[in-house]
Amino acid sequence: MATEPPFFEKYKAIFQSSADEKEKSTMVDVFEEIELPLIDLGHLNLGPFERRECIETMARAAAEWGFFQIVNHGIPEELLDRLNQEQVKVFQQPFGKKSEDKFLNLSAQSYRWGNPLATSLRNLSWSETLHLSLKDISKMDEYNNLSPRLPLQPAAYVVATMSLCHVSLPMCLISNHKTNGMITQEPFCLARSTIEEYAAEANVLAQRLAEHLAQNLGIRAGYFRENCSPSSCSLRMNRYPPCPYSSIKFGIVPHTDTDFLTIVSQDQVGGLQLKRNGRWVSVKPNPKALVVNIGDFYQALSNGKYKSLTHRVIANRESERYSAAYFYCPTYETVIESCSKPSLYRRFSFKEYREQIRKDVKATGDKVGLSRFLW
Ligand SMILES: C=C1C[C@]23C[C@@]1(O)CC[C@H]2[C@@]12CC[C@H](O)[C@@](C)(C(=O)O1)[C@H]2[C@@H]3C(=O)O
Ligand SMILES: O=C(O)CCC(=O)C(=O)O
Ligand SMILES: [Fe+2]
Repeated sequence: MATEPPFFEKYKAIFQSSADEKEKSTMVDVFEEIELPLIDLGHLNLGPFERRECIETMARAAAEWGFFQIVNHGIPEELLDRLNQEQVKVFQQPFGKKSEDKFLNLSAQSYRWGNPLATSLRNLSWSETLHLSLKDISKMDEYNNLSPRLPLQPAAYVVATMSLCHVSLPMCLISNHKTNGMITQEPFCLARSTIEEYAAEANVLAQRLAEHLAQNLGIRAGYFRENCSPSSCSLRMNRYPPCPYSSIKFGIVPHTDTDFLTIVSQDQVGGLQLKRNGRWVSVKPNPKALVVNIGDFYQALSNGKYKSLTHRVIANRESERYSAAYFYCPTYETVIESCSKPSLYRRFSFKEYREQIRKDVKATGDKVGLSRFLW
């Protein structure tokens, strides 16, 4: 079996379990491919008519689709490329490193392979993630200042050289590279600043989008600024390795997002699917655009007008896929209350919601979500 992903004994048991035979046989792998509504945010600056039309189109997409894609969003393409490069570097590290306590000085559980609470193929995610809060990002070890870069050499030679030179070894994570059949090692240099820069830009964009979407709902100006800040949000970097097991369906299991809205940058590989009008459809990837989706809190706040759609990522046999999701969340104490009456949902705080998810995932392997908070 492949050395990657780490094939935990537990996963093996799930995989081989005969109780899953029924689930294996229900695998359907032909899906209609759709293009998400495309919103050009450049129109916001053209004039009052174009601006109003752009906001209305966005609100319609949030209500009818729960998902849309945006271009001219203000996040430089060059920054998105750098983020992707950092992400690739992080995930290239050996599993042993990534799963160490204090990997990059992060809090426990920031790095995860799959979902440790999976109980069956139905809730097993074939992906690895690095989930970062802003606090995590600011404390992250930065391996930026290592110089000079070591020349490519046979591994033993590099290790010997490094122990002789004055590079601070504990600061240095080593990754393996195969070059012309020769295993070499080089320092892993992480540019924390790129991740910080991206999180800051994504936060500005998320707030703008949330405010535009609030305009026709009577939500007071300042609502998002007062309740959300970069430190209440998080960035989740996902890597979906090729999956050699045809009975494993999901790169990430079906779920709705626990936030107001999510901004996702994804590569050209594809695999994201949404459940639209009861049917799963595949989203045509557009690496030039960012995907935006409404989360549970905006569905509750808008009293059901905007839709937090169930979505998933399908495991891919051949290709590896990367994505990065920025979750625009309020502080834990924020109470979410519908903007109109009669409200579909009872008032709840983010803290209450999170605790309910934790309980449900522990008990059943699944997040139940908003339906728990219906009146
Ligand atoms: C196993 C799970 C973790 C998760 C809830 C779930 O049942 C399925 C999806 C996961 C996800 C993805 C988006 C958000 O990061 C998240 C907080 C959510 O609402 O659904 C996570 C959940 C989690 O990590 O607890
Ligand atoms: O990878 C994607 O396209 C989506 C990821 C996602 O849904 C998530 O991280 O919550
Ligand atoms: Fe999601």
